[in-house]
Amino acid sequence: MITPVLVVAAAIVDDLDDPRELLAARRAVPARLAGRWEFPGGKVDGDESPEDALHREIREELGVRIGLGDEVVGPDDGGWRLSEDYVMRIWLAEVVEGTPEPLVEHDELRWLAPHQWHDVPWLDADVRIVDRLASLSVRLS
Ligand SMILES: Nc1nc2c([nH]c(=O)n2[C@H]2C[C@H](O)[C@@H](COP(=O)(O)OP(=O)(O)OP(=O)(O)O)O2)c(=O)[nH]1
Repeated sequence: MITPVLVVAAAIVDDLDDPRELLAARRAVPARLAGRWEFPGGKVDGDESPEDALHREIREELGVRIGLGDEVVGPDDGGWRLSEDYVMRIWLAEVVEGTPEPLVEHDELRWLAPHQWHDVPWLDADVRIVDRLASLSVRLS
């Protein structure tokens, strides 16, 4: 079996202590993913730790610095299987410096208000992660 490539992503909320709004990013590329919404992030390079890769990806994609909260542990050996080729690890996060902008592979960002976290067409594999986040946020609030 081929080992899936590790993708890391951030579930950026307005406030880690009281998460209400969730940042979603709309993909502009590639064409088969364009128009669908996702968590900002990307692939881990060979020599990086997952956390370093996540800080790099968020700086490149959104132009901000983030602070990480807890990892949102998934059902697939702790991660979230996206497809045959990819598995994703995702952390809660908040912006600590800058204002997020869609700089590279996104064409729109949206802060989703409470109860609207499902209101954009997420990439298929992300829907169950949004479900998990919504249930966590209900428990936290
Ligand atoms: N970043 C990210 N990728 C996701 C999510 N959900 C999901 O299925 N994917 C898929 C889309 C891609 O096929 C794959 C790899 O992510 P990516 O294209 O963002 O990785 P990257 O930025 O390093 O890409 P590149 O520089 O090599 O073009 O993971 C998600 O929420 N965030």
